[in-house]
Amino acid sequence: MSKTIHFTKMHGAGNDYIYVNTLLYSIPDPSAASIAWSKPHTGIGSDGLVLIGKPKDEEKADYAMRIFNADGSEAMMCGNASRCIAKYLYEKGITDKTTIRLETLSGVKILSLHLKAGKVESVTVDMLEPAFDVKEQFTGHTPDELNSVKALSDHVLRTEDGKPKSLFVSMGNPHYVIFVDDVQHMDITTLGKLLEREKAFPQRCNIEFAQLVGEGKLRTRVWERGSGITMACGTGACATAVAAAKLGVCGRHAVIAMDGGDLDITWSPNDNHVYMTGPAAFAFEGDIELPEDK
Ligand SMILES: N[C@@H](CCC[C@H](N)C(=O)O)C(=O)O
Repeated sequence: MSKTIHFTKMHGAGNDYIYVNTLLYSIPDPSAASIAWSKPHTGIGSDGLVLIGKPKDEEKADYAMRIFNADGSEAMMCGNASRCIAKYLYEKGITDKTTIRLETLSGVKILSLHLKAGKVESVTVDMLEPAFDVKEQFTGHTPDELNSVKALSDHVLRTEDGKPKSLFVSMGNPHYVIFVDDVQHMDITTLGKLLEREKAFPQRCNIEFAQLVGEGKLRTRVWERGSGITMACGTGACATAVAAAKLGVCGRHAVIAMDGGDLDITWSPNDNHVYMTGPAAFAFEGDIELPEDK
């Protein structure tokens, strides 16, 4: 296969990734490609790399997604990328389905496309169930590591009256959501950097800082594992809405207002699944060489 790769740059609420159709172009070392191409000056510039491909289980899924952060680490799930993949597949004429089953490292996610004048205006993703059980999520770690994750997930941060104001939530990938009084003026770079690598998180962690700004509306800023500050995080928005419902900050439906736009999240009481609805957009396309082998 060619060493020149055709890519599409897309974003979901400003969370931007480079998308490659691996049915046409193979990427032998996606981690190296993500590091090289995500760089703003010498690469394309992005929050990471997303590969669209064939699912391992073709009975259960139509397509598969792999997602690499800008530092080359592979993640189990990406909410914003799953919506972009729906738009990519439909608007490039690869599928005419308006319900797509997407295989990810954290299960098959159902994408429901909402069309307007033949274009994908928004997408709802069934993000499956959130998880809170530390043992379930951190296999292969020492009891000490598990205890320290447990301590943090047991709400180390508390308000003055002792109520918890932070929660560890897994949406297929790990999130630590902290409710704050003034999210706009916080130094989320310093805190995010520290918390991402806090020893309580053996797999590192995505960190969300959230503030209730209206009924069912949470202004949220994100420090993503492996990419730093991003304009939005789909799994992070889901984790924030779930944490807010669990801690009584708001009900089971919330609008998460991120730097790059709003995501609408419902944590269904019927099936315990989290449903995320939001936009997806094309930015530009191009061709790039694979990075040299080191
Ligand atoms: N931006 C994404 C999440 C990408 C992966 C994350 N940084 C991780 O390492 O888990 C989203 O929209 O969910």
